[in-house]
Amino acid sequence: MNANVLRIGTRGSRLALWQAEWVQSRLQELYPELTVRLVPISTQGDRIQDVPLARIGGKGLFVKEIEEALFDGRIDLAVHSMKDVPSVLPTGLILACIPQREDPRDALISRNGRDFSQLPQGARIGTSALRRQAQLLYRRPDLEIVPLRGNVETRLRKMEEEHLDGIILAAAGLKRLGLMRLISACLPPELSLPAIGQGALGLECHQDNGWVLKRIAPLHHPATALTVSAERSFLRRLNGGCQVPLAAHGTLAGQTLTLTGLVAGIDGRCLLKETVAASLSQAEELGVHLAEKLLSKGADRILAALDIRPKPLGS
Ligand SMILES: NCc1[nH]cc(CCC(=O)O)c1CC(=O)O
Repeated sequence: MNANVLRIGTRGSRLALWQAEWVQSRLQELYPELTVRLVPISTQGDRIQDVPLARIGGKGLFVKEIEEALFDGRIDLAVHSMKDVPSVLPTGLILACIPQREDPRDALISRNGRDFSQLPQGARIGTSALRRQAQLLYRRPDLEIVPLRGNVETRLRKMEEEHLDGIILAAAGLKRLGLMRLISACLPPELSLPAIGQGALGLECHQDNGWVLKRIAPLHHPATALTVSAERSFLRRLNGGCQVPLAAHGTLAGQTLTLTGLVAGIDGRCLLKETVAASLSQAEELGVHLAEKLLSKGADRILAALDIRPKPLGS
């Protein structure tokens, strides 16, 4: 490691590079004497583009190879989209910094700029996220959900090639890529509750790398970190991943943290949603409380049907 060079590991997609470049620019502004380099790293999630993630399974499809580069010293810092980071990190690594969140909502890009309510009967909507699929079908069981993988540009191209009526992507990704003009409607959380950590970035490094920890500290946004912590605690308690339609989103008002969570069947026929609130200092406990509230109301049966076993505390 060179004391004046900081190497950032990132996926190679345009969105991931934009995110890493944003961190690079902030660090160069803060430390003009520092050289910050980007190290693009291919991940399994990037390489396997033709299969829905739920079928590939496994955790950390978009982070594993980048964490390996942290362990073997090829990089000093990893920049991730928080929604792609599993709820449990490898021992020795920490999410040391979570910058301010971008718009967490899902966005609809539709033919003729139609809003969700204006989608025609039987409209064909592209997404591979089971969370999005379940919530759309819950509201509109007539829709045909078409699996759609790949980076943002690929999904936009497939919308035309496959003559889809619309596609669903994260508003954050579209905003960062300067594609807001394509958005037909941002979906309210009541209609499409965001993915855990959606819109937030996570900066991961060795827990004992004081040199990096000190430099990235000014980028940390405590309010975002609190909401993401509660959302991830919910995910961890349910032992969820991309194979199950889970969603959660936290918001802050004054000293109160409010967390809404959802567990649904893939076809959207059953969907459980609850909202809980607590003081800011209870973020982790709030996520567990919400998960257990949903389990007690039947989420355990939904998860069992998907062969997901929630993790009791301390396990
Ligand atoms: N692997 C997909 C992914 N991971 C993060 C984002 C959006 C950016 C974010 O949530 O910060 C996306 C694209 C999407 O969901 O449309």
